[in-house]
Amino acid sequence: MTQTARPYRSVLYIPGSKERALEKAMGLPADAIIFDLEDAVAPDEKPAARKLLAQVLTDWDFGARARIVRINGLDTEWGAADCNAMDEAIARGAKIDAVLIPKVNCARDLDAVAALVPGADLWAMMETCQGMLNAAEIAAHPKLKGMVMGTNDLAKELNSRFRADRLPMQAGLGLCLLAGRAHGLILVDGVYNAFKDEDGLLFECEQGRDMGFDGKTLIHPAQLEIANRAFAPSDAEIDLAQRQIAAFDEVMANGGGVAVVDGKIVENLHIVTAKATLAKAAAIAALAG
Ligand SMILES: CC(C)(COP(=O)(O)OP(=O)(O)OC[C@H]1O[C@@H](n2cnc3c(N)ncnc32)[C@H](O)[C@@H]1OP(=O)(O)O)[C@@H](O)C(=O)NCCC(=O)NCCSC(=O)C[C@H](O)C(=O)O
Ligand SMILES: [Mg+2]
Repeated sequence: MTQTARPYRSVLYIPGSKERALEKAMGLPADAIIFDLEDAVAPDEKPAARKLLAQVLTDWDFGARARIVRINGLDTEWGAADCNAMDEAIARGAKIDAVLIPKVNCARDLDAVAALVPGADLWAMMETCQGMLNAAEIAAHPKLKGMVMGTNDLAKELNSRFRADRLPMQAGLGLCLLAGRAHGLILVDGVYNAFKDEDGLLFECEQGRDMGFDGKTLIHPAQLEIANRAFAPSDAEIDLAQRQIAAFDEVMANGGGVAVVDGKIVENLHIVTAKATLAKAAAIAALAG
């Protein structure tokens, strides 16, 4: 599956130290997994978690789910060892789709990890004010394939309050969306901390989807179904896309350039979106098997 065809509706964090949760993940309907060595793992547990992940990613089968490893930053005592362990694991055949770097401030942060794990694609956590202001140069890095919003760290840096409309972080998220889309990256929204609040999660998923994100990072299996539904094309969207394509084809065959469907104009650019909707629906269906 190509990067663009692969859905990223649900991207589940799993602490690299929790073997039971790692086992469970092999049967969960997550489009992608972030195997975390950073904030979800206590300092004392980091060496054991690093070793466990290297083994799990070599020997266990996570099916079609994308496998992303979040390392500790290179400015910590664990970052270089995380990189070396993942580099060795890749050399031994571990399936790692990308290394996710926390608190990326500038493109040089990516160069440093690329030098230590040359065989991996990179993803960046966008969660510092400096990083978001440098989103354009970070997104242009040749090894970067995805950006993940770190809305907890961003709120901490901004000294902002958590609000349902996320107004205080719209500027930062918007900069990342602009930069990421300009460079064809996968863009995944931040986590919703109240993992038992389904209505709140759905609201935030729909907001992120409408802003342009491909999916949402999640912290608990109970959040998967809501994200998978919110970020998938609905039946009505699939039906509209099919009717737009049919109407536009007919107009084109008669020498025209603009169709009208449900009282709205349909031009070539809308057909690009319609085809993307159908391709996404097909990719999701393929994932379901
Ligand atoms: C939030 C949790 C601590 C809750 O854990 P727990 O109390 O164990 O939950 P449950 O008893 O409801 O668990 C039920 C079963 O589900 C499994 N489980 C739980 N969480 C996960 C998971 N994330 N992935 C896979 N499986 C999971 C349990 O093992 C139970 O299984 P079973 O034994 O079969 O019943 C916990 O969910 C958790 O630790 N979540 C992850 C937290 C995390 O990753 N945090 C870091 C990422 S957030 C972040 O850093 C964002 C960013 O950087 C920013 O700045 O915003
Ligand atoms: Mg963070």
